[in-house]
Amino acid sequence: MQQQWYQDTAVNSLGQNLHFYMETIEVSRLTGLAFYTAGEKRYKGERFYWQNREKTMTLVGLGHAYTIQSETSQHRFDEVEAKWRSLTKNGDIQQEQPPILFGGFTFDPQHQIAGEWTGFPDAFFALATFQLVIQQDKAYVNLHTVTTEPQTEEQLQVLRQERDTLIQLAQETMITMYAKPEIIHYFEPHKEAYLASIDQVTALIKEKQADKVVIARSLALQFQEPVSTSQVLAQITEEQPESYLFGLEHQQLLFFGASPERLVKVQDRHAFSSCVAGSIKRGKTVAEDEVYGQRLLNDAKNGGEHQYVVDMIAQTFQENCLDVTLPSSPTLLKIRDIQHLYTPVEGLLKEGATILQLAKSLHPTPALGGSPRQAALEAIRQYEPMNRGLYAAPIGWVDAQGNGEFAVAIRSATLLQDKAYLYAGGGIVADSEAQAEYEETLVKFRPMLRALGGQLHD
Ligand SMILES: C=C(O[C@@H]1C=C(C(=O)O)C=C[C@H]1O)C(=O)O
Ligand SMILES: [Mg+2]
Repeated sequence: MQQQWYQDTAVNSLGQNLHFYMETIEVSRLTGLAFYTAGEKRYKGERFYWQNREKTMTLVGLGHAYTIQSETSQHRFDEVEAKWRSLTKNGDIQQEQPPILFGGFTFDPQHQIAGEWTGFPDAFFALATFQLVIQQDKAYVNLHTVTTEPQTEEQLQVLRQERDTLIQLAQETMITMYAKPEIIHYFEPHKEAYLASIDQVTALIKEKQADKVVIARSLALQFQEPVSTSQVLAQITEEQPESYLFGLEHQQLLFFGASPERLVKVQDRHAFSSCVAGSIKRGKTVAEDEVYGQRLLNDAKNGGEHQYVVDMIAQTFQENCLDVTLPSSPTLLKIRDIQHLYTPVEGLLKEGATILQLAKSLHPTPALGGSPRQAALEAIRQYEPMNRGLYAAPIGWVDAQGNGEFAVAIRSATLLQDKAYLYAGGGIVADSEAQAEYEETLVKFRPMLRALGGQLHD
């Protein structure tokens, strides 16, 4: 086993000295889910799980060595970035397995409707005590501590033992698929308000108060018994191989999902984003699927929804990047239940640009907010009868060297013991129709509903 360590001090917002210690070992035969599950007893409520779309990176965190929560919702992206840079010496930790900060920003800090998100911070990020990274068939576990007093050798020894126990437990764990949770009650809160809001928003768009507004709704489930968070993550891992997979625990809550949409990725100063907007269902046969795909590519209403996103992301990349590349027309992004119009965008970060600054400028794109941004956000606050929390918001990671990736947290749900809330929305433009939008949300609920033991018929 390879050992690497690093230690240094930083100063926190209270002016206290922080001692940062980390070490890395390489391990064998581990899956992300088994490691996550090994933390069930001691770290429940303080875990996270992530896999990128390509499944070339798995990241799991157990326990909180350090958390960053926003204190000023207006400057939350800057605040998270400043605290992380201060802890990691402005990206100067040249470790092969750098410490990683994982978490998310809520969709809209001004959204205050009470519900499952009450008490959740506008930004919530954690550096795990035990961080597993699986990349290129190799698995590494980092141990991190951030403390006001330096760790003694005895304290570190205790943590090393704890780490080795978790690894051993994970290596012995087989994730078995239990029966899916039993749903005893299924309801669509505010269904009428949602349908009415589509008409209100299209009217507002016809009056030229906005061009596009994304309106979402939720679906609530009540289960017979509390549902295991490992189990739902195992389900989405099994069922949604073409998506980003994520799970973030915060106290009793697990926010999880399988999203096809990248907000931003940075690797060695190369930046990537994707425009994903405009939707149609999958066909039952290859031929039918192609007919739907062609219909989507040629549909003016969906093309309009998509173009607002392309224009805005392209402009943000022009401002922050050099050598921006952008295809001239969308292709199809096909995932299990749905197909979307898709345009990837790339560029090279300009001096001073960072992943968190790019995330700050991009969020919310017109794929989840609308266009123009402020008018759309006001319409959402006025017409949408729920608090989005992390739904439709940036979720992901940044490391100590400025690399990272954020997905847009759609196709997502909150699990709160024996209850779940699923979220889905759609881009409303002048010619949107309430019933068609309602049906589009039913298709978008499917991945989370299936993972939670429910089914919808078409
Ligand atoms: C709002 C959602 O998805 C977004 C809206 C889309 C649309 O309206 O066509 C397509 C992809 C996403 O950008 C969602 O899944 O909840
Ligand atoms: Mg749509």
